[in-house]
Amino acid sequence: MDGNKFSSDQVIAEMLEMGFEHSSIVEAIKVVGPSITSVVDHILNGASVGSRTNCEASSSTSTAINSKIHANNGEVLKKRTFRSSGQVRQSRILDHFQPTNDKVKESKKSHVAVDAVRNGEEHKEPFSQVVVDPCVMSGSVVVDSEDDLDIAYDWEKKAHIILQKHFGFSSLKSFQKKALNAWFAHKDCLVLAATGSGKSLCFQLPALLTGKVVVVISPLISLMHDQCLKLARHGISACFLGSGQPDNTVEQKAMRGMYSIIYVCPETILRLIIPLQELAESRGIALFAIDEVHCVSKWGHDFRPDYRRLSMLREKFNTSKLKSLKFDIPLMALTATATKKVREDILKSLCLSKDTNVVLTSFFRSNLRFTVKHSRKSLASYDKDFHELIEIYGRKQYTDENKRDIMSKDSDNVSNSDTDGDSPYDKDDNQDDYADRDINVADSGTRENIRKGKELSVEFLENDIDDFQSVDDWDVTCGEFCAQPPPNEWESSEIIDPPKKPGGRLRILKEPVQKGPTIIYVPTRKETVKIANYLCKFGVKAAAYNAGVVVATIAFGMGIDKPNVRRIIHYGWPQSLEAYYQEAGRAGRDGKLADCILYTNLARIPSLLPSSRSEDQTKQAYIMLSDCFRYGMNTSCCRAKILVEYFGEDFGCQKCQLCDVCVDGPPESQNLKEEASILLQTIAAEYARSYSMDDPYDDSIYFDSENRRFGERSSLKMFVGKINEQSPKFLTTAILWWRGLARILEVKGYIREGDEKTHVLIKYPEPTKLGLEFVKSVTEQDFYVYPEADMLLAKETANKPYSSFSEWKKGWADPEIRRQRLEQRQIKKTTKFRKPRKKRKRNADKVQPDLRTSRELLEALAGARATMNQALEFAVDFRRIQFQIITSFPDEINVLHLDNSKQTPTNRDGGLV
Ligand SMILES: Nc1ncnc2c1ncn2[C@@H]1O[C@H](COP(=O)(O)OP(=O)(O)OP(=O)(O)O)[C@@H](O)[C@H]1O
Ligand SMILES: [Mg+2]
Repeated sequence: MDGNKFSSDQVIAEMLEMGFEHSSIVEAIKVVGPSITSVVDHILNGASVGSRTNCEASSSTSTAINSKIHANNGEVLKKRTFRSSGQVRQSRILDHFQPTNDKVKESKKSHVAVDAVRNGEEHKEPFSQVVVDPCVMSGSVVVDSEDDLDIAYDWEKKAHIILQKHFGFSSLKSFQKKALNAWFAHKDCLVLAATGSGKSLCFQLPALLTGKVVVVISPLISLMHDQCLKLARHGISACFLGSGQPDNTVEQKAMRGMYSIIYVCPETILRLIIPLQELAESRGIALFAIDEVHCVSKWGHDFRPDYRRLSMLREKFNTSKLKSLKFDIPLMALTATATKKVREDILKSLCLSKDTNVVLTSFFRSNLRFTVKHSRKSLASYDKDFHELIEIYGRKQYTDENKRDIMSKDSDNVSNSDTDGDSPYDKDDNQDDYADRDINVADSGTRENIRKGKELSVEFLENDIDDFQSVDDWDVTCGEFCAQPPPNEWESSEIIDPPKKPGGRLRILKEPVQKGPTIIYVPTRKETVKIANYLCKFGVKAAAYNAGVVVATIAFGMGIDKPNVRRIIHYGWPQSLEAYYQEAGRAGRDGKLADCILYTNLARIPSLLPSSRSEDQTKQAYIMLSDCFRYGMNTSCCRAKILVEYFGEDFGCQKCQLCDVCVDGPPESQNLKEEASILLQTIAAEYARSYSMDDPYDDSIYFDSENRRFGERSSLKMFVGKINEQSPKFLTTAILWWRGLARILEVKGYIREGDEKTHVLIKYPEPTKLGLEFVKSVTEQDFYVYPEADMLLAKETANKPYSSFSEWKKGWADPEIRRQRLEQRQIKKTTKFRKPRKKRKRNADKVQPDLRTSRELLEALAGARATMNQALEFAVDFRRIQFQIITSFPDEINVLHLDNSKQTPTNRDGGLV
């Protein structure tokens, strides 16, 4: 909008807002009329300027003005204009911090950095005189002269003033000081600090300290939007660029230096190298900040290939490329989630200089309470899992009566859509974690849910993975973020201090968190709608971003700084601990207690979300998933300790005193000498057999990889099958339990994966030297361990009448259990009217009923989409195959037929199974 269209009053209001003095504006209007452009021009070039603050102004209503208004307490503004070419030699960072002069000190009056940019034609180079606050701040800066010492001293003073004025903070955190010191010394810097610790300030302050532009590379539009909005509220002009930017004038304005901070996605910055070089030589670029820099690394989570190309920044913005520079423009890379390997990769991939400062702080978040809970993750388990949320957020009219009503309708829906009547197994157990999540649209209630869901977020309904590789994922409508005067009063947040001594935290161990927003992370967009609909039914405002509960995919969250999120719920396995900690880091940023709960099916091995990965990346992805799986299975170690040590921090013998493990304590340790020994012996014997060894404990052969006979590996499942055959004692011990034991043996170094492929869980165990030594000496020593979550679950469900598919499956091995079950089934069949059961398409249609030989059965299994490996595993003997068919493919019971009189399953030809 052109300034000429304003009335005098509007121009006065607008310019007061921009920081000009009333008298100067009125005077200028008298001369040039009510046009913002002309008035600013007149004041800056022809008349005295006064301003009340160091407010940075940017106005969408003024086409060519985004000036930093410079205060000199009524004194005439000292201006430095550009050379006519529009090019000046870029100043050093130190040039912005003139040594404190006594006169200024005495006057104790405010003199703030000045620069004004008009249309890119003229540029007022920053000028600063900083008022010295008598209080001395600590902190050391690398300086090379006495003058510089003063200057170093001054930057902290100035930072202090800006910090209070714009952000309302009383001091810089020590890691922020270190990062700023590095920048101040023109050094590259890698900042590794916990989520919510305040990394953004490290790159925002340089813009305010120098009056130059800071360019921030950020991976998500939602994040850029969030930060720009915040900066505008703090009185700092900022914009974001990229395909999500709806206003196509913003990019041009940004390249002319009209915003102090430019957020840009990596894809866009690579396109803007030349205009940015021009900007570096005109207004100046103080810093390139690469936020969420873990995206650079293939070994981290959220890898973004274009982040790797950011090495170009070092190449294009150095003194040899840009002659006006005295120093290379410093790079500052920041993240909260980088392992050692990722850090090394970042340093290398971005070509950060050799003397890069690495600023590392603790990853520990003392107010986050981590918990892992078992959930079947089916519609039927929502009630249990979301009970607390519904209690807190549900509307009052949802009385218990209503609730029961809804639940019974829901359970009808569930039984109609999710399970097969009274089938003893839960379909959920037979699904792939991420693949099979369809809502049965035939059911009217569910159809209604879907309809509502579409209203909520029609575009998110595809059942694909929201991997936010595209910057178009977010519809952000606000393009320009104009500086607004910082608020006068700042809410003081109650920060919980890290525990000085463990007892100090006992108070909050079991305390419920306060009411506040909740984010539920699920893997697919479709699930977001499904859960949001479920919660809405109970009067919980869910789904919309301003609602109490947000159900989101992982695209929501990285870096988002919402202070009062009280609960982060992960509903399903995260893909890595990095991702988990990053997402959990959205909670409790105000320092108050917050819950981070992971609900997941502990009986299931997580799978990787589909994504294009190289072989190496797939391997790495499995390693990360496996670490995450182990975090969930852990029952004895403080969860915060596992998380921070994952990032290479030594937590010593500290404990968070908040997580479920610290609060509930570990389970009773058990002497699993016998079980460990039998498993190891079975594995060792099998290996001896496959290597045709006389002595299974002759370990020389095991470690000769040349001699390894591929293709003859036995899986853990097969070993457990063998144990079941040999020791009836273990017949009722589920594979789930043995999986847990195998994991413990692997951690202890007794077994290792024999497959070249990486698996989440050891799949083809091989004994190690240590394992063989253990078997030899097991009679003498005990083997006390804490059973892990899956082992506890297996034991817990062992006493229940086949509550899960795996339990049901397990029970069939026992002739007595089998007899009882068949009897029960027969009674049910005769006493209860049942709707005809829908055949599950998956396998049933493909298996012929009259198969008799193992060969045919194998083919049928392969045809029935069982993998060939599965089929081969079953091929131990015919009897076993048939048994496996019953247990693994329950709907294929028609392969067999039942001899009712004997209550024993038989082959069609009457032979006993
Ligand atoms: N010096 C400070 N004193 C007090 N509070 C601060 C200070 N610096 C930053 N903060 C506060 O810390 C909060 C988190 O800041 P920020 O978003 O920069 O975190 P972050 O480290 O980038 O987190 P993430 O890794 O999740 O992106 C902000 O709300 C900010 O107000
Ligand atoms: Mg951040």
